[in-house]
Amino acid sequence: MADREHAKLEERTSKAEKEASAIEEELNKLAKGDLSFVGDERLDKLASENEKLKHRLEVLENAIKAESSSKAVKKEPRKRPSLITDINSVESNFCILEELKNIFEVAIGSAYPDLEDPPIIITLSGNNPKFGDYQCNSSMAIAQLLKAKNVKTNPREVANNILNKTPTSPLIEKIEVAGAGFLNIYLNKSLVEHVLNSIFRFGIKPPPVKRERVIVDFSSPNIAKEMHVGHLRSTIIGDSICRLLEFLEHDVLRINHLGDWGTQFGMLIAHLQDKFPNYKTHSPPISDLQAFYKESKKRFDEDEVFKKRAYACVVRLQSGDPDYIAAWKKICEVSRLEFQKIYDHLDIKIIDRGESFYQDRMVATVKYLKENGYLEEDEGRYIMWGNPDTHEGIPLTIVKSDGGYTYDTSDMATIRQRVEEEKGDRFIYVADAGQHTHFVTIEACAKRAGILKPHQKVENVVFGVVLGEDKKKFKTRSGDTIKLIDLIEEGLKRSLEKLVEKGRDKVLSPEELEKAQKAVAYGCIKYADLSHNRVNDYVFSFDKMLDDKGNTAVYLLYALTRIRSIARTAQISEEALLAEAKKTGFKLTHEAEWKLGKVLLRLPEVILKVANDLYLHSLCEYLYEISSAFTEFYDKCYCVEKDKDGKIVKIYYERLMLCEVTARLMEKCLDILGIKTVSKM
Ligand SMILES: NC(=[NH2+])NCCC[C@H](N)C(=O)O
Repeated sequence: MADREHAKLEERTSKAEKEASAIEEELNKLAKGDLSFVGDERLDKLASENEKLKHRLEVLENAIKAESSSKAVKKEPRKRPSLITDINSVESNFCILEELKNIFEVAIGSAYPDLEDPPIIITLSGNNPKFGDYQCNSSMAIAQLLKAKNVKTNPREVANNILNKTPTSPLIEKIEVAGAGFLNIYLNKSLVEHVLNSIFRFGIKPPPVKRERVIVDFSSPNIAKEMHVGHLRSTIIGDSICRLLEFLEHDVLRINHLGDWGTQFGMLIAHLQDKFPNYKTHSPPISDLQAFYKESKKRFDEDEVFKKRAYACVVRLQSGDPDYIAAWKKICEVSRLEFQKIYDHLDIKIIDRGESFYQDRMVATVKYLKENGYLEEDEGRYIMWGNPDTHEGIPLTIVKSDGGYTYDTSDMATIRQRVEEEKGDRFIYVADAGQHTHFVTIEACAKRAGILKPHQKVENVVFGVVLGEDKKKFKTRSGDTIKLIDLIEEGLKRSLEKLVEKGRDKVLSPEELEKAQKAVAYGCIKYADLSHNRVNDYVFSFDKMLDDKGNTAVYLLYALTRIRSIARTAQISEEALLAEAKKTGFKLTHEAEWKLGKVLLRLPEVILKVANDLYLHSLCEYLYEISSAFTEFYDKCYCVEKDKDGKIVKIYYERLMLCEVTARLMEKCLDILGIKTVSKM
């Protein structure tokens, strides 16, 4: 390639990169604002701004990628997406938003063929029906782009041009140009009815995506130390991310990256040898590992001789001495049993693969990094910079001055294992915000060392800290840290109290009551966590979680049982409804039915969004939106009409079908959130 062209390309790339990072910064700011409640117009606006910025960012990032890979080869024109032409070809997993993006990509592409990667910005229109159902807001951005090319135009003119080129689609009833140049899109009712019918008849299916191998590193408590509320958040968020990706049929590997290989094991083993010399034949009574840890730590800090022995123990352990490995295993077992209790309560499936798993790989990784000149000597240690020229940020400590390895070393070996052996496509780490810099550095170093390819990233799903109701660090009344198991037991107790308070113990059988108690207790803890924007700190309050009004698990579980009971009262079996659906299909006549129907069709778009940004509160908001739309529908539309004596005189089959689809969608969302539903409570 000619030098001049190369320089130009580079200039553009760096400009785009700067723009992208500026946008990313803005996005981060937006993301920190809590958008967790719905309905406020300003928030809607912000959210839609957010969408636009995200889209811009995506476009710019794509441009960077394309530019850096374009070399001298002329870029192939992007393949036009294929659009639906026939309602009957549409299945239950149809994603309206994706189709609209495709439609407008075609429209904008033919209205402005000279614009490279024009922004395709489609958002929901919000609550006012006069703005249509969705809107395309690309005109403003395109007018700007044209202005930069000295083309005189205005957004309204652009909007009209786009409209003229928009292909007809069975998805769209009509499009109107409005205001400054918005394109308001009205959906075609028959298509919505058709998709609802397919969901009803063939079930909920995931929207199609390219299958990826995703490694999700979550929970990851440390052996012999406490599993604390931070680990609880990681467990809940991580499990839900896995469930969502599994629903999309990705190949998900759930990894518990246990802290099972640090210096602390030296002192624990040394202490074990003194206290329980026959640990190899008898299980040592260290059920209270915390206390055991504290004792050994005390000796370690106070007794020089013990300290030396402890260090020697680490060396023996890490070199694989069978006696030391046996002692270490005993200690790990005790911790694991404790962790397992929590996982059993919360129904968490996870594979234990702690730091120790990487011992040999750490040796190999250190060798690789050393031989390829990535390490620098620094006062006896070996460090690695993400960027050796700027020395920005902080370096990783790969080898300590005593020759030992660190958390950094293990994460470098870990990412290498996940790329090379697991052949992962996506690497997700659910860990508190305090570790973010660590993961940023791991990513930079892994890229620098060629372990991660340029398009691969370390996705650190960060979350804020858990606060008590006094907004201070979550502690017991006496000021101790809270044991997770105690927290869960309290949840169970409080949930039962709540059910009894509502007189449910008189209506439900003991088994039903216990099921409801567990669903509510575990559900409320999970939902409270997941329904808040995870980057924010969140206040742990059983009172709030167990409130049956507002956006809580209790409210949603009740709403769901109520919906389920509608069909029960009507005494219409699912088979009878199905037969009816085959005959008549769906008809959305009442305004409230139509509104609910449109909300129900948004699952694919919400799922795809969350799979991308891993913010689960959007899914919770959607769930709450379904239940609000349902309430409005149920207030306004009879499903079953009865006479004065309570005898059923008329059954509205389509409405019962709508109830069924609503219930199934809510169940699916709750399932992804890891929340069990009950048929009665
Ligand atoms: N690959 C990782 N570093 N995963 C996160 C580990 C979390 C760590 N054990 C902690 O308790 O904070």
